[in-house]
Amino acid sequence: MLVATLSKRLLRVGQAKRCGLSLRSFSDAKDKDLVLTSIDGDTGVATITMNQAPVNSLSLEMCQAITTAIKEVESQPEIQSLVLASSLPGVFCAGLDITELHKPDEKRLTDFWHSFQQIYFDLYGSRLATIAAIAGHAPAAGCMLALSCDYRIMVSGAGSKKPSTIGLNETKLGIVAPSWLGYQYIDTIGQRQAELGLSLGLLHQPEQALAIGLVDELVPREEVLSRAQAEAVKWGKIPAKARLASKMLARKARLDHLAATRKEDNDFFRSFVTNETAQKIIDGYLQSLSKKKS
Ligand SMILES: CCCCC/C=C\C/C=C\CC/C=C/CC(=O)SCCNC(=O)CCNC(=O)[C@H](O)C(C)(C)COP(=O)(O)OP(=O)(O)OC[C@H]1O[C@@H](n2cnc3c(N)ncnc32)[C@H](O)[C@@H]1OP(=O)(O)O
Repeated sequence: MLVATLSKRLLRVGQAKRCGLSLRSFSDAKDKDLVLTSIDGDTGVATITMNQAPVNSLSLEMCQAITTAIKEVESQPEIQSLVLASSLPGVFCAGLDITELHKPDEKRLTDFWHSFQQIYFDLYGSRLATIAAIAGHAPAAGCMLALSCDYRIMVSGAGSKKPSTIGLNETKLGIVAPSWLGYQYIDTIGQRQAELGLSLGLLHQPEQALAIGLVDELVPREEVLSRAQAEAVKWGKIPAKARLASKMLARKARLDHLAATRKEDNDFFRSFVTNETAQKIIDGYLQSLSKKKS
C-alpha cells in the first residue's frame, strides 16, 4: 500500500509513476499543472496545491482541475485527509475568474457555474477531512473554498503592512453571493456576523477572521502549510465513518438542497450575469483591477 511502503517524502504524481507506484488515477502534469497533488507517504495526507498564476482565480478549467484532483484523492481508500493550499505567495484564491463573467458565451457560462457548484459538492461534501492552508488573500469564491473545508488555518496578519484578507465581498462588487454560499457563511460564523459581512461586503483581516470564527487558527506564513498538514494527520486519525456522519449532520441538508435546485441556480446565475447591468458592473470591475496595476 502506498502509505505503508514509502519513506517520508512528498510525492508528486509524476514522481510516483516514475517510482513504479500505482497511481494511475491521479492527474499528471497536464492542464498546465493548474493544481498539483502530492501525498506524504508516511502520513497518507494528500495536499492539493492550486497553481494558477497570478491569483488562482477560478476559471472553468481551474474548477474542473480542482474537482478532478479531489476525486482522484478520494478514490484512494487509504487517504483520509487532504490539505488545500496555494503555490502563490500572498494569494490563496482570488475567487471566480471574472473574465469568465465578462461578455460570456452562454454554453461556457453554464458549464462554468456547473463546475463551480461541483466544487461545493466535492469539497464541502468530501468523505475526507479537509484542511485549508490559507497563506494569502481569499475573497469571495476563494473564501468559499476555505469554508468548504473542515478546518481553516490562515497566515497571521501580525506585523504585516498589507495583511491578507478573507470574506464574502460580493455585495461591494454589486453582485450577490448565491444562497448556498451565503448559508455556508451563516453556518460557519453565525447569523449576525454573516449578515454584517454579507451586507457590507466585508473582507476580514486574519485577526478579525479568527475573532468571528471564520478561520480556526493563525500562524506565521512559513508555518501555514506544515501546520495544516499536521492538523490533517490529527483529523485523519478520527474514525472515518463517525467523522463523516458528523460532518453530514451539518451539511447534508444544504448539499441536498443545491442538488435539487442545481439547474434553477444555474439558470438564475446565467440570467443574472448576462443582464446588461451586471455586464456594466463586471466591465467596470475588470477595468479597476487592471488600472490598479498601471
Ligand atoms: C438575489 C439572489 C442572488 C442569487 C445570485 C446568483 C448568482 C449571482 C451572480 C454572481 C455571483 C457571483 C459570485 C461571485 C464570487 C466571486 O468570486 S467574484 C470574484 C471576486 N474576487 C475579487 O473581488 C478579487 C479581485 N482580486 C483582488 O482583489 C486582488 O487581485 C487580490 C486577490 C487581492 C490579489 O492582489 P494582488 O495585488 O496580488 O494582484 P493584482 O490585483 O495585481 O492581480 C494580478 C492579476 O490578476 C488579475 N485578477 C485578480 N483577481 C482576478 C479575478 N478574480 N479574476 C480574474 N483576474 C483577476 C488582475 O486583473 C491582475 O491581472 P493583470 O492586470 O493582467 O496582471
